[in-house]
Amino acid sequence: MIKIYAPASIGNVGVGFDILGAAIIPINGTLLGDLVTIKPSTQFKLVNTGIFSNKLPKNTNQNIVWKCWLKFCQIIKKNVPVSIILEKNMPIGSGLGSSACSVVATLVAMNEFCDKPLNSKELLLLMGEIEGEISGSIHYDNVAPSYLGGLQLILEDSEIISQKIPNFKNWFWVIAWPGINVSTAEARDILPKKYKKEICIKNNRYLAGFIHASYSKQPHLAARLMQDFIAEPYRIKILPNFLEAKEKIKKIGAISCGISGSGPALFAVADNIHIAEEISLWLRKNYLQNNTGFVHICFLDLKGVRQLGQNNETL
Ligand SMILES: Nc1ncnc2c1ncn2[C@@H]1O[C@H](COP(=O)(O)OP(=O)(O)OP(=O)(O)O)[C@@H](O)[C@H]1O
Ligand SMILES: N[C@@H](CCO)C(=O)O
Repeated sequence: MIKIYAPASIGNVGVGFDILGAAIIPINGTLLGDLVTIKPSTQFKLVNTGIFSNKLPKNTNQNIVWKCWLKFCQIIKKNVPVSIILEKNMPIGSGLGSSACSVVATLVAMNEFCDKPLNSKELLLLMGEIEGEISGSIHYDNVAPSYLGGLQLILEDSEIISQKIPNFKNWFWVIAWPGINVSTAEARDILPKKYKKEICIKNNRYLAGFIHASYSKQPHLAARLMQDFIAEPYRIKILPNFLEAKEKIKKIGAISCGISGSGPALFAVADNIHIAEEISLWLRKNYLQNNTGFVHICFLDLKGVRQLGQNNETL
């Protein structure tokens, strides 16, 4: 039996649309992500469990887990009959990389189960391809951090797809999912096809500055540069409470705040736990729209995907 956990992630950390993504884990150690368990079987079987399993497509052939299994078998040119349990803990269309969690956990579990026929680059390419089929275009900023951990800079170079960049150890990442869903494909569709030269230059300057500040250990500069000129100005119309919440969170003391992925989740960064707790409390009272919504104070999850034992301890 192989049991794999893939963590939730924030795609775009304010700055770095489709280029920066961060894996996260609640500071209390709760697992925030999907779990996939694979056992040998005589034919393919998929059982969905977990709090958000009722939101998955009813038809197995529409579950990403099935698509991952099929593609994996096609690539290794072998039919591998398995029984899969998907523990769907991440809400779909949340902005926290829910599909990426399922994709990463399934492909890593299949690869382990088959004694690693694919190397990490081949796996990551496949993860990006499957994410692209769901959201309309390939973007690695959820699958790469969920797979590799930490804050990932997507390079898509001929040799290297993504690399980890340094993070600030005293940063608390508060995430809030209001309990409603936004389709990633739709939130990508509303973005302009073309941007003005000045916006491209500004975006490049902020992204380059953020990477520089991360390497030269300047947290306040890094936080000031976490600004999104590509997606946020267009997505706020589908996230009516976001700007008001951002203003309030900044007043409480967040050093940065933005839309997580394509929303509706948001993230805020605080450099001390007391401010993080105050932000978390405010979000719980004011940003959640129903009792399925949640708020977590997180660290970056530096490990990424991992194998778990029977009792969910990391192996
Ligand atoms: N195992 C799965 N996990 C998540 N989505 C799935 C899964 N299987 C099928 N789907 C479908 O894939 C689509 C994913 O939509 P979308 O890209 O908006 O969600 P997401 O990746 O969960 O979003 P986000 O990155 O914002 O968390 C939905 O139509 C959903 O029903
Ligand atoms: N970079 C992607 C992340 C989606 O979760 C977007 O913002 O559309």
